[in-house]
Amino acid sequence: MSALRKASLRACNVLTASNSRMPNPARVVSTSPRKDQSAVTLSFEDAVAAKTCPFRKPLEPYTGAPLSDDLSTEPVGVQPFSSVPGPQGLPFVGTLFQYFKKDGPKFSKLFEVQKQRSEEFGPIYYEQLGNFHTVVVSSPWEYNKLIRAEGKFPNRKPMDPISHYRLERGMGLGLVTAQGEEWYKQRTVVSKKMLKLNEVASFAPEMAQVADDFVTRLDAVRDAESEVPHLDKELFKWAMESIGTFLFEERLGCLGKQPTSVTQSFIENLEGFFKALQPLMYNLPIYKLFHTKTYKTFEGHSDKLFEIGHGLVEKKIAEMEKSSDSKSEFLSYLMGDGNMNSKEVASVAVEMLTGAVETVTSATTWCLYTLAKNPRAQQKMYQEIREAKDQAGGELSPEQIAKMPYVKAVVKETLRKYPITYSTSRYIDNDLEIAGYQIPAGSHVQANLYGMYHNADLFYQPEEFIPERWLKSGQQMDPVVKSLSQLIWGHGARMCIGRRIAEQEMHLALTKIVEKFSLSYHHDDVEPVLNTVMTPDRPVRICFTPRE
Ligand code: HEM
Repeated sequence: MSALRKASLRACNVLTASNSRMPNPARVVSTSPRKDQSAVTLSFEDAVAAKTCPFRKPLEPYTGAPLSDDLSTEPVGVQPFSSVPGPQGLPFVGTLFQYFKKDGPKFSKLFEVQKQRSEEFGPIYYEQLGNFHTVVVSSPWEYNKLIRAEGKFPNRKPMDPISHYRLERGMGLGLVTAQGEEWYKQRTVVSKKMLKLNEVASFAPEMAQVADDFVTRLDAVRDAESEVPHLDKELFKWAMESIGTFLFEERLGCLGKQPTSVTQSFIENLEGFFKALQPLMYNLPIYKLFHTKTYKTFEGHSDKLFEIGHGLVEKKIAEMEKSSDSKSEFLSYLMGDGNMNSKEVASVAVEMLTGAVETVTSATTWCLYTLAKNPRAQQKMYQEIREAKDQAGGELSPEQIAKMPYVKAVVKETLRKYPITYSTSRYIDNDLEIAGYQIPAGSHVQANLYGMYHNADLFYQPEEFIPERWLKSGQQMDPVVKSLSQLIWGHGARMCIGRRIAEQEMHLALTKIVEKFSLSYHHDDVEPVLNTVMTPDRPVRICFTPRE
């Protein structure tokens, strides 16, 4: 055995022994500030892996404490959790106060913070933000270990303010915030309707009609410069109308000349809800002791959203009871399944409404923005549409639209550049070795999606918009890197349940918009910020010029 490898094994033993000082990892993560132990060597295997993985630390000589001679028991090359590098923080609050400094990191730019920290600390780092402890992983190969180890009831960082609100109001937790058996029961029921391709595809004709109406509306509301004032609000209306066809199988009237006051109120409150949620998620949860100003704002918006959502659900249920002409397969199915009571059904339906509108609006905004800024890609997409229409000999059916590779690549590439869910995460059920460190069960581990998507070692010219990279005919990509595009929807048993609906809505609307308009952008670049999901920092003003 080489001297270097022996030293590595010894180092490992010393460090693993120090693990005994850590709290029981069952559901607890160390609260003590970490010490920098970057001088400790990585194993021989790591050194070999460093040749293939761009994130691996290079081998360094051991300069730590004197070494024990007992080499027999511990796993080779795995360092303890306490050695995971990361930013230095204060006891109890970690780095939280840095986020309140004028020139400190910003919650609204957490994706940038994670990217910078991964450049500083490598493929894995640890950070304590108030009472939130997290391990951030920036290597797709290392995060895959977590995906492979996922159990039956995956848990991610709960949206505590939402759970707190729902519990205070005596509501069901809903899919997003429920955990364990409670989550599993709901998920098993709902996924049968929402994740099956043929189920979702059966709503495509109605969604296509909504997309057509949206194009007509965009044309009608263009100003003298051909820009659409308040494009974000228009997209909100389309997204709400579109999900309405699935949830209630009726038109909500959002795209009419005079959207109803209910629609208007829903949209305004939804925006306020997500804006208030972002700081509440990361600040100390003082709102659990007394209702802070931000929490009261959040609570006000939540009340309104639930009032409107419940109103829509109750109205629909009453109509269905009165007349067989009124139907909603989704609601009937949930109620008929027998596994959910009416409170849970309403809770899930309202959650779908809120979950669907903000996400799809933001993602579609970024798609229109990237297309407007990239005429070459836009032209290619237009050509694909024209050719498909010529082949079809007329209008494209929703099934034909769902198959257009370039349209899909545009969406993937946009969400790579602007990952609206900039990170995906889990609390791990069992101890797990990640990037050479032993991460205890109960730790929160997240994938630094934005950092990976913008890493030049993973993506050729990451700041450029190149949809071709996702095409079969495109550049060869490592399969693990390629699969990163899926992570925007999360992973495993708990991945986004609205994915198929979202993709269908977006493919339909983008195809119809690009077929009708040439998009262009004539202003300063917008910047991404987090309002829970990643949105542009100001309204996006795109020119929609009708094609001849
Ligand atoms: C571009 C649009 C969207 C993106 C990028 C997105 C992304 C995500 C992600 C990353 C998660 C967490 C998954 C995980 O932890 O593995 C999630 C969960 C969820 N999403 Fe979406 N989503 C989108 C649209 C939608 C739509 C349209 C709906 C509803 C129709 C929806 C409903 C949900 C629900 C209910 C969950 C919680 C699922 C669970 O915990 O079982 N999402 N979404």
